[in-house]
Amino acid sequence: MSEDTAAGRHQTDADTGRAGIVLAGGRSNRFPTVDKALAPLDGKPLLWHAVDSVAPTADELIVNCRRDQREAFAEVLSEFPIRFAIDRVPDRGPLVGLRTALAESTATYAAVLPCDMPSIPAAFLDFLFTRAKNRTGAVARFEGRLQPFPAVVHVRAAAAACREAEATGADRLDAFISAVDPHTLPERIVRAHIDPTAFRNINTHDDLAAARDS
Ligand SMILES: Nc1nc2c(ncn2[C@@H]2O[C@H](COP(=O)(O)OP(=O)(O)OP(=O)(O)O)[C@@H](O)[C@H]2O)c(=O)[nH]1
Ligand SMILES: [Mg+2]
Repeated sequence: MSEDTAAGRHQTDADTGRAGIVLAGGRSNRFPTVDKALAPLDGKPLLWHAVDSVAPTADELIVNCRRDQREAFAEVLSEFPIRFAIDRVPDRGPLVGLRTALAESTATYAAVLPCDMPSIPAAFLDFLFTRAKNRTGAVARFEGRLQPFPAVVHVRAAAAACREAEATGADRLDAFISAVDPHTLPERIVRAHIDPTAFRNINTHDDLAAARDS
């Protein structure tokens, strides 16, 4: 199910075969009283930062969320040519949200990031796209483990991996990554290309305060 919105200054004209998918359909339970996607950092909502990271390197921008979030998100993202992939049934988890977004994509590869990673440089996503070429995807190893986000995935391979992972009872994001079987960037390469704070993930008000202070 897709809903188009107006495009703005980030209208792209090249067909890169690349999509940017931002997952934002969560309930922010660890971030009480507001939707963390709309919480401001440096004057812009976290969701805006995530979309801004991927906009320079993709020509199709998809935000996955619940129907009740759409209006507020469209407002803060009005400068981007966003397509919304709305959850048919809310609260089924990020993997179901991802599958909904992938189904909307006409690209070959997609960069996937959550709304709460505001500090990923566009150049790093570009690097992941480059490494994913001719493979099913590329992810980074950081702090000793494979990071599910940001990931660049082959859209069709990832849709199949979502279905496979949804059928498992284990941690479904980890099951998804192993089903995609992406290229893994070794930690030393990741650290050479990106500041460690870029991987920060805002789950709580304290996390946001720390990001504001740095
Ligand atoms: N579509 C969809 N996206 C989700 C769902 N749960 C989490 N997400 C998204 O997945 C990403 C990672 O999830 P979390 O960091 O746990 O975010 P969250 O679930 O909103 O926050 P908590 O309630 O504190 O766990 C975020 O971008 C969320 O918006 C869901 O049920 N549906
Ligand atoms: Mg959650």
